[in-house]
Amino acid sequence: MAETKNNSKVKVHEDTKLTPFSSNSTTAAPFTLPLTYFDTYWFKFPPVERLFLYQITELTSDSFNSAILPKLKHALSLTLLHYTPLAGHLMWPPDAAKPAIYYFPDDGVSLTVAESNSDFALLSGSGIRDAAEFNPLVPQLSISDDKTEAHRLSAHRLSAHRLSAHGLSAHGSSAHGLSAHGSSAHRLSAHGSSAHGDLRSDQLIWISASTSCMMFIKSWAYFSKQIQSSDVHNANPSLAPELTPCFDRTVIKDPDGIDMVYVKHWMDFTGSSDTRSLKVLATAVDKEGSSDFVRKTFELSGEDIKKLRDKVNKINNEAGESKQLHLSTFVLTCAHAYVCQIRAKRVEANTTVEFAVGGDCRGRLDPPVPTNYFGNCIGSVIAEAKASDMIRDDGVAVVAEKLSEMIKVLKGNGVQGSEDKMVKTIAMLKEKGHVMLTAAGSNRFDDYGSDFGWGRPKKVEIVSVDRTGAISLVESKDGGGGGVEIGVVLKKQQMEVFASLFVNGLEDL
Ligand SMILES: CC(C)(COP(=O)(O)OP(=O)(O)OC[C@H]1O[C@@H](n2cnc3c(N)ncnc32)[C@H](O)[C@@H]1OP(=O)(O)O)[C@@H](O)C(=O)NCCC(=O)NCCSC(=O)CC(=O)O
Repeated sequence: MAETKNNSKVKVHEDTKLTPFSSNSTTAAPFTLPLTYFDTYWFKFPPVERLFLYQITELTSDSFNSAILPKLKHALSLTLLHYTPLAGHLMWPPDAAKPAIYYFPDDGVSLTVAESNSDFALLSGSGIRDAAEFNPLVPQLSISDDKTEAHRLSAHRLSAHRLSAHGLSAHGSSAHGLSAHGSSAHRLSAHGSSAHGDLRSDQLIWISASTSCMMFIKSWAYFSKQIQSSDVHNANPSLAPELTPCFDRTVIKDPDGIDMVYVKHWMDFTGSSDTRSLKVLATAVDKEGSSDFVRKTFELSGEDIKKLRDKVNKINNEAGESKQLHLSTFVLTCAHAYVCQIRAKRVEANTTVEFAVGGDCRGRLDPPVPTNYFGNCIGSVIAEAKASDMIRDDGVAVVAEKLSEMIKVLKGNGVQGSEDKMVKTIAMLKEKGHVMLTAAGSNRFDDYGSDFGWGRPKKVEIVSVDRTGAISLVESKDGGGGGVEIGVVLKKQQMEVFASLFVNGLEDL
């Protein structure tokens, strides 16, 4: 039984490898999947880690072990049959110019089944929690200089209360270098029976550490739901067409060899000793630790978004600004949260603040890439503003205009790969003490729609923002209402200021 510094205990029951399902004992043939310029742009960045928490009624340890877990594993095997590259490894052989995904027969995804006494109610809430509370549940990819797991998963049984004998959690996964960087428009939410003291049901927690994997998670959920509700353990159902991934790398056109331009820039950046290392970049938090950081979830309702839109329009009208702005939910949410971040962190007025917006390029490339393309296909645009402009009374309008312009670039030719883009990215990474504002996830992924047969998750958390400093975006649990959940990690005192600014900024309209 391993104990964390937060006194959460994790007992690993099983560490197993799941291979793609085969009904006739044959394995998929070996193959290599090349990286595109989108992959070679992103492969050094830390993976995005998602955590899905489920509350399951009438679950016992026996029913988990005898029914749920075998079906979950079978569903995973079935999913891997369609997502075979995730069972492979990202490798950079000495004779290869760039890394690639390699799959060999018997490759599989690691699944750790464990029990944890982490407090389910605490983790699935929205209040202030130590950021480190989530660490024991996040599976760590095995990453060496020349070989990296493509994916890792684990399942934990959790307590309803820290002292409860019950609880179940399943966590884990990491797609490295291959991830689909979020699919176009899926997401989900739900809350379990009760968050009060007499919780009797057990919970399943699921962590997904991946930049991509909403499409993969949805596929796993799709099979799991079918299998959980049937007695046919060996059923081999087909996958819904919209979830069936396309791995055809030729759809990403790269006549100028931008893939290798990016690789060369990364090699120059990482220095002489480990130019070909697959290890991801360490963030400031990786280096300094996250012990004094806390996490909290904020929410903007559809009504709040409308108020923010009216506020920005009013400011612009009063300033005689006639520009047509793109005041979407995404823009207004980020603008409001970024202003609160800069103020809460007391960023000095003369600091240059950088913004990065990532956009799904599949529908924006010419010719467009299929919507079921699985792999990185995120283009990013970087812009900057002075902190002094952001902390003005009209700061939210300043940031909204900035983001609006960036999205217009993204919708124009900003989706194409270019050396200039990489040069800017590297320059930004080299800059000391810079402030970078960005958002992980999306308010259009329907994360809360991931139903494995136990209903919608009680909570979805993008855990990795504790390392990157990004805010996280997830569509609100109730769906439909146009609301957004915003995950924020800050030092405790900064969080208190952020919380007050967040609320006051809405009231002050
Ligand atoms: C560039 C963007 C962020 C810009 O978003 P915006 O919302 O501002 O702009 P948009 O053109 O997409 O949408 C504008 C309006 O169109 C409508 N609209 C768009 N998409 C819709 C959908 N799926 N369902 C319903 N309405 C939709 C809405 O009315 C919306 O306004 P309104 O919202 O007001 O109703 C986005 O287009 C995009 O590419 N999103 C995907 C970003 C992404 O992949 N992020 C992941 C980063 S990687 C990462 O973090 C890893 C991971 O997640 O695993």
